[in-house]
Amino acid sequence: MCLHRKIIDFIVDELKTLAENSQSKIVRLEVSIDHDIEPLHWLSQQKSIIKTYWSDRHDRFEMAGIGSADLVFSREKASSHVLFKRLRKFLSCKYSCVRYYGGICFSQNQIASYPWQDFGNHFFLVPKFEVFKDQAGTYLALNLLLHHSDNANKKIQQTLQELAAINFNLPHQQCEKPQLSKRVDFPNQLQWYNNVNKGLTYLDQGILEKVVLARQTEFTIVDSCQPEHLLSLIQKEQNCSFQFCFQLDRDKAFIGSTPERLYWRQSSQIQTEAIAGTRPRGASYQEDNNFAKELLSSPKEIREHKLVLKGLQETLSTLCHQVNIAEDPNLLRLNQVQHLYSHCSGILNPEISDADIINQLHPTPAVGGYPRQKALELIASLETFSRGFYASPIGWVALDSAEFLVSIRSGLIQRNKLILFAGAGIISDSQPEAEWEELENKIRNFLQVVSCQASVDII
Ligand SMILES: C=C(O[C@H]1C=CC=C(C(=O)O)[C@@H]1O)C(=O)O
Ligand SMILES: [Mg+2]
Repeated sequence: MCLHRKIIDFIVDELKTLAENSQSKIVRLEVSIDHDIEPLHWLSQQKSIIKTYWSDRHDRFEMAGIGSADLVFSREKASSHVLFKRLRKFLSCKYSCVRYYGGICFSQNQIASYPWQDFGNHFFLVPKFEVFKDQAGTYLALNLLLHHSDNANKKIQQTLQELAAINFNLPHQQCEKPQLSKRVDFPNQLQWYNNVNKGLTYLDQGILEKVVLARQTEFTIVDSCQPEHLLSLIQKEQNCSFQFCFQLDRDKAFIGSTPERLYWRQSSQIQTEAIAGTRPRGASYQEDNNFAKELLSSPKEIREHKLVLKGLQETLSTLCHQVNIAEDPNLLRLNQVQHLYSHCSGILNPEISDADIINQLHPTPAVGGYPRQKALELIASLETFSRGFYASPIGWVALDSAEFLVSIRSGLIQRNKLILFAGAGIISDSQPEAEWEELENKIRNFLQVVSCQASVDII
């Protein structure tokens, strides 16, 4: 049966069942398509203003979406319970593959300011069309929010028009590196030293055990840079990471390639992890192993990591009745850096919802600090830029499952600017110069795939 016929029959049938029980819901039609389509490449060839991309760390699935069947967006601070209730309002067992993708900004108490205004306080959407790839194959999926009052003919016409606008003609991908010039850091290197030293006085006084300070680095893009193109260059070099892209209007996209999962939940099972403690990758096998040995035995890095585990353990013990935490950290080797990694899992208490989990888990001491509230106060007083959606919970929500990652190793493309974010855990034996170097290593996943003439401005 041709795709048009399938869509017509599908809409007519679904509207008939809706009329019977008169509830609104999101319905989904999936059709198998050519296996060779690369979802990110397909996305780069679409004219749609709204674009969404998600690639799972373990290659379980990849999704490139255009448009929105339902968009939940607000500039106002919202209660997480209200938000998650709204996100599940139109989801149903019959279409359990429907997912909302989106995120909640780092700080609930800050009004979104430059450069984040267009992302609001939170945004979630179900893409209208998806190219979806999993172990079973590659599909084109259509998601529709149907109300019993919808006119079938109008819905069909609109959907077929949107389908006709999808471009399946995929030319060979260009592989030039985007070019960057002029670099400005907030804070610059000297201000960073001051911030770290200020943090160290709080640590010395025992007000804090750890604070994660961050930096925003703004580059000017020479010519232009397509978000999907930059992300695909990063993806080719990256292992063990989730890739995401959210574009809500034509000239702004938030992209990233992060190793860190905030949590994954299926019914009452939850998995989370601590990733903290960092060394670069070595140029040779020998140097790389020396860095790894150093990382695994450094008291400073182990303590930086253990404080994240301590925070997770405290939170999980209030959410779960059974908690498993890995004894000793493992090594997580990414392309540019290596980290200490510990896996945690648990069984959630009855009635614990995603809203409770996010409220209590975010921000972990891997991006906030310990104790949390004191660390957040210091961050707010020292950082002169808005974290926006950097280091925030970004993820997907389905009927009985959800997954959120921590959006580190990320950047915002806004017209001719590429704005990168990086942070580093500061504890009592941190050295400001070494922590600056760590920030440099963390943005290298972007910098290794662009050509960049800009030097660091110290003053
Ligand atoms: C805050 C970031 O990294 C966190 C995650 C892993 C290692 C970290 C560290 O060693 O400092 C940070 O806690 C970032 O990349 O922006
Ligand atoms: Mg560190």
